[in-house]
Amino acid sequence: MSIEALRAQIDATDERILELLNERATLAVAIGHAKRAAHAPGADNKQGAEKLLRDPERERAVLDRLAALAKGQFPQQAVRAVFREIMSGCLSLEQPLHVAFLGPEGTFTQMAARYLFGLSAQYREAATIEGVFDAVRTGDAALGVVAIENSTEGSVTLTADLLIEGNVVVREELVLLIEHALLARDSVPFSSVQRVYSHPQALAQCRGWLTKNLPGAQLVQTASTTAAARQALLDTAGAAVASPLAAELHGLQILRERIQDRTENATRFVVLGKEDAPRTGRDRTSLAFSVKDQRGALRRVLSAFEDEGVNLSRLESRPSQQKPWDYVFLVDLEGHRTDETVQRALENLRSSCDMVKVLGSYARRDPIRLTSIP
Ligand SMILES: O=C(O)C(=O)C[C@]1(C(=O)O)C=C[C@@H](O)C=C1
Repeated sequence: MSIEALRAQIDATDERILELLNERATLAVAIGHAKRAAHAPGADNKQGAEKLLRDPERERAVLDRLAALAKGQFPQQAVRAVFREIMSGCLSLEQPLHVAFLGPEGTFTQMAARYLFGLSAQYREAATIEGVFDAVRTGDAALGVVAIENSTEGSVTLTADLLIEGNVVVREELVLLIEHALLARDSVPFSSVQRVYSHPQALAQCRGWLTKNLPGAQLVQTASTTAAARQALLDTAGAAVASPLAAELHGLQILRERIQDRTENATRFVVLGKEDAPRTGRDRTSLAFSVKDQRGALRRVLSAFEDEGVNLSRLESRPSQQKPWDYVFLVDLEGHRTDETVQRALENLRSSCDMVKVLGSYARRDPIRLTSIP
């Protein structure tokens, strides 16, 4: 068959797809009406609308079901990406979703936000982590996306501190396996790189590689990997550590790929909201507590979890910000705060602690490797 004839068939197929998309959109709008009718109050503010209409568990179930069904020619990963956008578009018809993220554009946080909410969400770029918290706290955005920990570098301490302050809780998580690349202007060969720009976390994640491969280069800290890419564009002897996506966005060349010291370099992002998520049966809960100044208090706290068979996936301490050498402990545990075992462990915890704060319960997610914005 000629190319023209094949293209005519593609055109006809596209029209059928479009028709089906419109059919699907009509159904989603009807679901939106039904949800509003069931929970009338709160539907007209941004926070209320998100709480009411968006259903991340349903979205995940739709994607998993279709990916499992995808046995034809069309690539399975592409099925997920296409339906991610279809649902993002359908939700935008039910109610626009306002999402704040730690900018600027092109950062891994933006990639995380786009992965979760698609291109039809309305994004607010915040310049600082506090800015993301404020947007959610004031209701300017229903949700906010920030990084909370990295498998090489540890906690993003500001996120933890702001969560402890309160008002905003964690309602979703996303673990991205992150790959860094060395990017430079077209005319800059690897041998002439004298400066390497990046965010301190990204530089730290590539420290070993940089010491070995660019021992003489000056490391210059920037506010984000995007700011680093912009600097590299201006510097004829400079390069940036950033995502391969940033190369595309900024017109840089990739000098070296996968330069992070650990092949499994993962960053965990959290979605902030005013309320946490309902129980799914495969949940995680983040907690902060400070133990009483008594011998054995921390041990008693840990046995409160063990006695109830509650698994801890993270335990770390932060200075309390109240008095010197006073600590707040941050814990992630497997389970939802409404689970009986978790509730009993929390009750026991309260007797050995000055402060116990639930920072949110949310569905656990498997790590995801992103090669481009899906
Ligand atoms: O099933 C729903 O609850 C819908 O609102 C429809 C739909 C979809 O497009 O499939 C849209 C938004 C929700 O987050 C989940 C799914």
